Order: sequence, then structure tokens, then C-alpha cells
Amino acid sequence: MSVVPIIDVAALKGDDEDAKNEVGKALDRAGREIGFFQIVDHGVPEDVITEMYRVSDEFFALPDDEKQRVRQPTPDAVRGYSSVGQQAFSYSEDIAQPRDLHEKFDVGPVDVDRTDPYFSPDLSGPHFLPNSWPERPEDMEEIWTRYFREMNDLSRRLMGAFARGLDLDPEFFAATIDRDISMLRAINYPHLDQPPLPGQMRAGAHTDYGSLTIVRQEDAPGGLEVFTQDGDWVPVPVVPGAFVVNIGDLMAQWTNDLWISTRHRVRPPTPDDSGDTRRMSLVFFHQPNYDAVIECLPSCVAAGEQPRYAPITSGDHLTQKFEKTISLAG
Ligand SMILES: O=C(O)CCC(=O)C(=O)O
Ligand SMILES: [Fe+2]
Repeated sequence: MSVVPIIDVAALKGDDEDAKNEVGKALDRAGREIGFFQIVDHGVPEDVITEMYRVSDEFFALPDDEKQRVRQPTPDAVRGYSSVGQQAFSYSEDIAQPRDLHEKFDVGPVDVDRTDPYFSPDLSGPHFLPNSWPERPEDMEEIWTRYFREMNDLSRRLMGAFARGLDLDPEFFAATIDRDISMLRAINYPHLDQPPLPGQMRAGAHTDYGSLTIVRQEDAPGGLEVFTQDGDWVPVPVVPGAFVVNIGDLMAQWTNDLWISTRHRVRPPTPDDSGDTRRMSLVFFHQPNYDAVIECLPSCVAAGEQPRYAPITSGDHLTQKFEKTISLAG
């Protein structure tokens, strides 16, 4: 039995209030115990996921100079392509180690009204920067946009269930996530021809920065691991059809660490793993509106005690994490 529970979330698309509350309770338990769970019956059509894998595979297979044409412009503008060895996720935790063995492509919000000043760089800083799409595959933007919208809808259903699990109004989070600054990433871990450096990871240990993260992983060697409350690294098994969901820093801050923003990493294949070890994940980082103030829920702090975290906006939290990555990467 894995320590990461599997939760059927089909009820979140229906009208049965009791069934939705039950899902909320299961998510609350998982949030407290491990901060990770796998969801099944999530309502995202399988063909949307298959198509995402197809176009993303095609993109990563392009020659490097073509991928570099859409490279990430600056460390705090997380848009476009980053090549292998450009970053280490562990920098966000002030841990220096050899750079990660992954390449990735990132996009930000896909439905942005550019005539509204709220979304202008003056007010929103790096959070609504336009996306930069490659010329090939030619349907990349269409497919990624469809997947982004599916992930956003699913995140909103989950946030509604989180509110239920925390005994809040189901709409409690709605006003903080209606202009979210979420990001979608495909992260590709190439097959390794030579052993990694000592301590080198495919993705170094980190917590995720937002409210929740939705991951689709592939069944290939060298996979996702979570750091349990007992201090062990344990694998997150691949469950056919499921998404892995984890709690991010901002849910932990909202709940005063009642829910855990769990550290995780992607380990490299071992010398015993034979054959092609390439692996790709699709990762959606759900992140509240940049001006949403994340402040400890009154029900999560005991009378007479102080919350563990000072209030912070979602946008500032994200920018601070990006800045850490920059300062350590030097
Ligand atoms: O590839 C994975 O399974 C997880 C990647 C990850 O943790 C991240 O991009 O934040
Ligand atoms: Fe992560």
C-alpha cells in the first residue's frame, strides 16, 4: 500500500452536496497526513491528455536551436523553454547541488483580457506576461490552451472541495482564484547515457509554491518521490488514468501548516534501470490571483496563539521564490 491515497472525485462534477462533502473530508485527511493524493474519475478527457503528450513530445524532439528560439527570457519570467542543466529546483530551498537533469516548457494564463489594466505589466509584474509559442508543432498553442482550461476547471472544483474539507463555505476561495496566475509546464527528463553527478536529481527537492499542483506522470524509471512525515523518501506510484495532486505552500499558509506542503523530488534512474529511461510529466501549478492575500484561516489557529506566517500576497510569494532561485544560481 502506498502512503499516497487514491481519491475518487467524480462527485465534484455532480449536485449531491453530501457526496461533495465526503470528497472534501477525504482531501482534508490527505492534506493533513501527507499533502499528496491521486485523483481518479476527475472528468478530464483522456484524449486531451494524450494530445498534450503528443505535441510536447514533438516539441522536445526539435533541434536545440529551434527550441532556443522560445527560450525563457529571464529567470523571473517563467515562460518558454529551459534546457537541461539551466536550473535546480532545490535552489528555492537554499540547497546547492548539481543542476537538475530536465528540460521544460512553461506557459502562463491563456485567457487574458489585455485591455484590462489589471493584467498590464505595470500592475501585474511578471504574472501575466504573454506566452511564447514555438512555430512547431503548429497545434501546440491550441492543445496546450485546451489542457490549461481543463486544469483550471479541475483546480476550481478541487478548491471548492478543499473549502468543504475545512468546513468553510464551498465558495470561500472563489474570489481569490478568479484571475489566477497559474502555470502549465511540460517537464522532460531525457534518457541518461552517463551516470548523474553525486547528489544530482532529475528535479531536486522542493515544495511547490501555489495552492495546489496537478501532475500527470509517465510510467518510466526515475520517478517522483515524496518526503514523508517519518523522514523517508517514498515513490509515488503511477496509477493508470490518475492525476497526482499535491498541496502547495499557499494552502499550507492558509491552514497554518495543518495541511502539508510536502517536499518532493524526481530521482534519476539507477544503473539497474535498463532500456530507455526518458520520462515526461505534465505539471499544472494552480496559483491564486496575484493580489490575493493569503492569511491564516481563523479556524486553523488556537485561541491565544499567533499564526506561523505573516499575511502575504500570492504574487509576492511567487516572486520571492523566483528571486531565491536567481540569487543562488548566481
Ligand atoms: O515530474 C514530476 O513528476 C514532478 C515535477 C515537479 O515537482 C515540478 O515541476 O514542480
Ligand atoms: Fe514540484
